[in-house]
Amino acid sequence: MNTMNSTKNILSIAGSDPSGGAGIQADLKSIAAAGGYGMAAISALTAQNTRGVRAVHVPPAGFLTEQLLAISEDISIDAIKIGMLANAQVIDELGTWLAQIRGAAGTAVPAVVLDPVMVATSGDSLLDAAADAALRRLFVHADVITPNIPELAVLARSPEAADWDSAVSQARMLAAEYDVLVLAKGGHLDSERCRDALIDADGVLLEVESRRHATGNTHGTGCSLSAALATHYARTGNWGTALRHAKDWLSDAISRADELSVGSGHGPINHFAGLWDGIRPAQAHDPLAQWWERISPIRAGIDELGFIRALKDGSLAREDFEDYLGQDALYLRTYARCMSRAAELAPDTESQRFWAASASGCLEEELKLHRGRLDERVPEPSATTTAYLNHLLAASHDYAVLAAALLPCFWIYQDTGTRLAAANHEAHPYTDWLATYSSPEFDAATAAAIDLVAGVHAGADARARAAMWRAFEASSAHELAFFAQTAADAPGAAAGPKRAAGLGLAGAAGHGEPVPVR
Ligand SMILES: Nc1ncnc2c1ncn2[C@@H]1O[C@H](COP(=O)(O)OP(=O)(O)OP(=O)(O)O)[C@@H](O)[C@H]1O
Ligand SMILES: Cc1ncc(COP(=O)(O)O)c(N)n1
Repeated sequence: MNTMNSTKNILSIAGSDPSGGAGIQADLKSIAAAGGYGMAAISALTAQNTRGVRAVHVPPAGFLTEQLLAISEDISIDAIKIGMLANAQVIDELGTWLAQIRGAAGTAVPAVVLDPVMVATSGDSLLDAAADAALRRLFVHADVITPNIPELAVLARSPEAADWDSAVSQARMLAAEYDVLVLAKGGHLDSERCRDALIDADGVLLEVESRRHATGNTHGTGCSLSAALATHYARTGNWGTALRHAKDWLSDAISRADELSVGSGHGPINHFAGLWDGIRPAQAHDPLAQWWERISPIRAGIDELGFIRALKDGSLAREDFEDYLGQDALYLRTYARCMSRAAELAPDTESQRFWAASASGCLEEELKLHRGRLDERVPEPSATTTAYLNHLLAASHDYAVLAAALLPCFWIYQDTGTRLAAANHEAHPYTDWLATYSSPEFDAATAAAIDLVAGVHAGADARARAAMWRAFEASSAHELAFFAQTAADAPGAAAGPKRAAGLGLAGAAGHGEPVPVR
C-alpha cells in the first residue's frame, strides 16, 4: 500500500496496438509523459502495424469486467480514458462497471474521457457498425468525449464537416443532446493550423491550436491526446488547464515524431521527446546520429520505392537495372573526383589517405562491377544524376561541406544494402551487386566516413555545422531521387535516360546543365 503518493492513477480501457503507436500502448506512454501512473484494461487485441490493421480479436466481454473489477477493488482510480471498444457487448459490460463505480458511495468519482474510436487512421474499422446505440448509451458516464471529424459527423448524424465552424456546430449539438463536454479536433481538416476546442451546449469554452506539423507520423494522436487530457485533468482538476497542457505536449510529440524510426507507414508520435532530451545526453551530443534521425523520412521513402522492392525480390526488369547501373557509373566517376578533391582539401594525412583510397577504390571496384554488367555502354546523364553531381561539385569549395555531402552515398547505400543483402541468395539475378554493398569492407569504410565527418563537425563553428547539415540533407534527398529514377517508380515518365523522378522531390531533381562527367 502506498499512502504518501500524490501521483494520480489513470486507467486506460482500450484496445492493444502491438506496434506501440495507438491504443493502450499509446495511452500508457501519454499518461507517463503527463506525470500519471498508468493502468490498462484491454478491451480488444488488434494485429496492426504502422501500415494498417490486419486482424482484431475481442476476448469475451465478461473478461473485461474481470480486469476492471480487479483494478477497482484494489486501486483508487483518479481518471479513466476509454478508447477502442470493438462491439456492443463490450460497451454494455463497461457501462455496467462504470455505473457501479461512478455511483458508489464514499469514493471519489473518477473523471472519464471517452474517445469514440470508430475507424483507424489506416481506414480499418475498429467498432461494429451495430454498436452505435450502445456507444451513445455510454455517453452518460463520460465527462468529455473526443471525436475526430468523421466520428463527430456519425455521432451528430450529419455530413462530415468541411470546415472548423461546421465541426464546432456539430460538437455543440452533440454536447446538448448528451449533456457532455465535446472536444472537437481539427486534425482531419485541410487547414494550416490544427485547432481543437472544448465545447458545451452553449458553445466554445476554450480553443487551443498548434502549427500543423509536416509529418505522416500521426498514428495514435487521438489516443494520446485523450489519455493526456484525462491525466492532466486528474492532476489539475480543470479541463481548460488540462487541455492546454495536453495540446502543448502533443504538438511537441508530433513535431518530433520523425526522430523515431518505427515502420514504413503512419508511424507513432514521439511521446517522450522532451523527457529523452534530459536523459539521453549521449544521443543529444551525437550530432551525426541526429542527422541520421532527421533524414528518417528520406530513408523510409527509399525503402518504399518500387525499384528497391523489386531489386530485393529479384523481379526488377533487367533494362531498369541496367538503366540504373548506367546512371550509377556516370555518378561514380564524378563522385570519385569529388572524393579526390576532398583528399586535396583534407587538413590531415589520415583524412587525405581515406578520401584518396576511397576515390581509388570507387573507380576500381565499382566501375569494374558496372563494366561487367554494362558492357562498356555509357549512357547520357539523366537530369536526376546531373542534379546530384552538381550539388557535389558545388560543395567542393569547402572541405567540411564537401565531406558532409559525400557521406550519404556511403551511409545510405550501406544501410539500404544491409537490408537488401538479407534477401540475397546464390540464384538472385543481382547477387554480386547486392553482395558488394553489404560487405564488411564497405561497412568499415562507411564507419570510417561517419567518424571522419563527425570529427570535422566537432571542430566546426555553428555556421559551418549548419552548412554541413544542409549539404548532408540535400545529398540524402538526391539519393532518394537517384534510386527513384527508374521506370519502376516513374511509370508515367518518358522512357530513356532523361526520365526524372516523378516523386515531387523539388530541389532534388532536374536542375542545371549536365556536368562534365568524363
Ligand atoms: N499534423 C499535425 N500537426 C499538429 N497537430 C496535429 C496534426 N495532426 C493531428 N494533430 C492534432 O492531433 C490531435 C488528434 O487529432 P485528430 O483530429 O487527427 O484525431 P484522431 O483522428 O482521433 O487522431 P488519430 O486517429 O490520428 O489517432 C488533435 O489535437 C489535432 O489537432
Ligand atoms: C487499438 C487501437 N486503438 C485506436 C486506434 C486509432 O488510432 P489511429 O486512428 O491513429 O489509427 C488504433 N489504430 N488502434
